[in-house]
Amino acid sequence: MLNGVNVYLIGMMGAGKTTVGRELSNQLGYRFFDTDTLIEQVASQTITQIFTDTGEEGFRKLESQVLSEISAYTKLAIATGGGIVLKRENWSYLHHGLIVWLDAPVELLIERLAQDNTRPLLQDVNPAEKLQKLLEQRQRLYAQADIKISIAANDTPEQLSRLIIESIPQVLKPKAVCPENSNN
Ligand SMILES: Nc1ncnc2c1ncn2[C@@H]1O[C@H](COP(=O)(O)OP(=O)(O)O)[C@@H](O)[C@H]1O
Ligand SMILES: O=C(O)C1=C[C@@H](OP(=O)(O)O)[C@@H](O)[C@H](O)C1
Ligand SMILES: [Mg+2]
Repeated sequence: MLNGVNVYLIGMMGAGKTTVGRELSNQLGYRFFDTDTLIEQVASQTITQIFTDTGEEGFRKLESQVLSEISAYTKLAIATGGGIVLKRENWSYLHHGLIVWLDAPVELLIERLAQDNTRPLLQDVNPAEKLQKLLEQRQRLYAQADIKISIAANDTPEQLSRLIIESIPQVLKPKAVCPENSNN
């Protein structure tokens, strides 16, 4: 159905991109990559150390580098970091594949990330307010995805992956009826 086209998961921190991406790759028979893990491997540092040493700017450079390299491959399910949508150049790589937005309510993100100290942007006096602000800044960017999946607290990664796969034909169809793709 996908002909090897990559699937990129985008959305806020805590939406489940890493968790769902891994399961989605199983269901699709794809390989799984997470841009944050690749960044840590390239830099031989944790995300937190990269932010400390080079700031968000240094991190974003590595993120774009990793994305550009990984986009050359096919048959991948890729969990991105929540801020990948911020750079225009990243969209040219994301659009090589199918882009899926995992859209979770801020309350659920807060709940999931309450005990987490691996997201430097949330090491703030008021993480809930920070998440809300980031969502407001990014929502219109996430909305440019091909598929939006609304997440509820009890949705399992297995259910969400099935939902993503079920949604794929609807976004592939318009391409199939483009005049240049038609046999008529
Ligand atoms: N569908 C889900 N059901 C239950 N817990 C989840 C689900 N998706 C993610 N989580 C949990 O929420 C936290 C954040 O998930 P993660 O996959 O790291 O999100 P992201 O990569 O979008 O930041 C993790 O502790 C993960 O186990
Ligand atoms: O939203 C963001 O700007 C970030 C999200 C993180 O990834 P997850 O979305 O997987 O948590 C990670 O890339 C980094 O801490 C920055
Ligand atoms: Mg992640």
